Amino acid sequence: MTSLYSRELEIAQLAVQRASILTKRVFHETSKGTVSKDDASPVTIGDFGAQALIISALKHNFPHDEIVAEEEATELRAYPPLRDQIWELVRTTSLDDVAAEGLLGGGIKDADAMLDIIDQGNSKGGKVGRVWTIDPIDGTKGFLRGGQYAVCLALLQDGDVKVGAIGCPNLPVDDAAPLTADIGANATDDEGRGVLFSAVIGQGATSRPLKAGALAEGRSISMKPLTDMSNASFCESVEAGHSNQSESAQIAQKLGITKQSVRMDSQAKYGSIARGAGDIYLRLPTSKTYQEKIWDHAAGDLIVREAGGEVTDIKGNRLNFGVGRTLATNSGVIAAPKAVHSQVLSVVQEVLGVK
Ligand SMILES: Nc1ncnc2c1ncn2[C@@H]1O[C@H](COP(=O)(O)OS(=O)(=O)O)[C@@H](OP(=O)(O)O)[C@H]1O
Ligand SMILES: [Mg+2]
Ligand SMILES: [Mg+2]
Ligand SMILES: [Mg+2]
Repeated sequence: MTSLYSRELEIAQLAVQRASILTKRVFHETSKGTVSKDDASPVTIGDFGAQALIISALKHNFPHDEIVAEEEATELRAYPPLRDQIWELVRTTSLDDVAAEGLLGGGIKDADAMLDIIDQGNSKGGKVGRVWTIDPIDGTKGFLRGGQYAVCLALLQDGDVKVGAIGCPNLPVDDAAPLTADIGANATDDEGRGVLFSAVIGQGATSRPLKAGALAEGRSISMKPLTDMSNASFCESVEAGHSNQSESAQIAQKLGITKQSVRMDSQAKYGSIARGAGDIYLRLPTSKTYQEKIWDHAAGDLIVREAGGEVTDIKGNRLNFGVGRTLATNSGVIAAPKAVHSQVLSVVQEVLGVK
């Protein structure tokens, strides 16, 4: 018997693997082609190329599903050399397993078709029907630094996350490796790095080595039982503009956490706590007006909950993915093992003055 969402899970994981290959090629082979977006955040040829490959795979398999993706092709239409550079990468990136590549529908027809495909990620989202959400490179700043980043994909059905996949090319493949954002001395050598996290609602969370072809064997992951707060490790954003780091330090102190926070870009934070390498992920609002994007959290939210964690905002509400492209009704993120989540939440609320 096939389990619920098994086909969606397989396609999602393979699509993330293929897009991850492209991002690694961008890192190793090109000058990365950084463009600044309206909000001054960077986007690279890797973000556009990865998004094109993922949407192409989704449209081949699930043509009627909606897609909410981070990037759009306007700048590429205005600047053909950039379009051509991305097309060259997209055209020449495939899984090295013929059957797996066939499941994704193979390549894209031409550069113009690629632009149209990128723009198919423009759904408004919402709480009705099947909606995929894509962050082709999460932690673009980490990617540019040679640090952590993630290729993220999730399926929402009527606003609830049902399937999630996160590829982390620079995290240790070993689930038992210590929590660190460092990628070691030799950043050009992928040895020992690259992990693919995934989950399906009600079926638990899994990690497997991130491969260039067929899927590797998965292993079940779960959060570490946290009995002593003084041993807890917590992760937060690298950028002080993405999460308030002075408030998180006060919260850690009040909780009795003695270890320094681990600052790590991207949804690699969710994956790291889900496999028990870390314990707690705090994302504390830095502005009253910023709305978190659904593609920054959907896959991670499910993977952590399926690994035995609880994920809420700072008010204690579950993240609501059914209100559009942003988490407009939420503020910040607190992800922790179920047994200690309420303790963490109450200290967060005390320090932030949340009623
Ligand atoms: N002001 C503000 N507050 C909160 N979040 C913001 C903000 N501005 C941007 N972003 C989003 O942060 C995403 C990266 O989050 P990270 O946790 O990886 O941040 S960090 O790179 O570790 O600093 C990043 O995702 P990517 O653009 O995919 O890298 C953004 O969507
Ligand atoms: Mg971005
Ligand atoms: Mg992101
Ligand atoms: Mg991104």
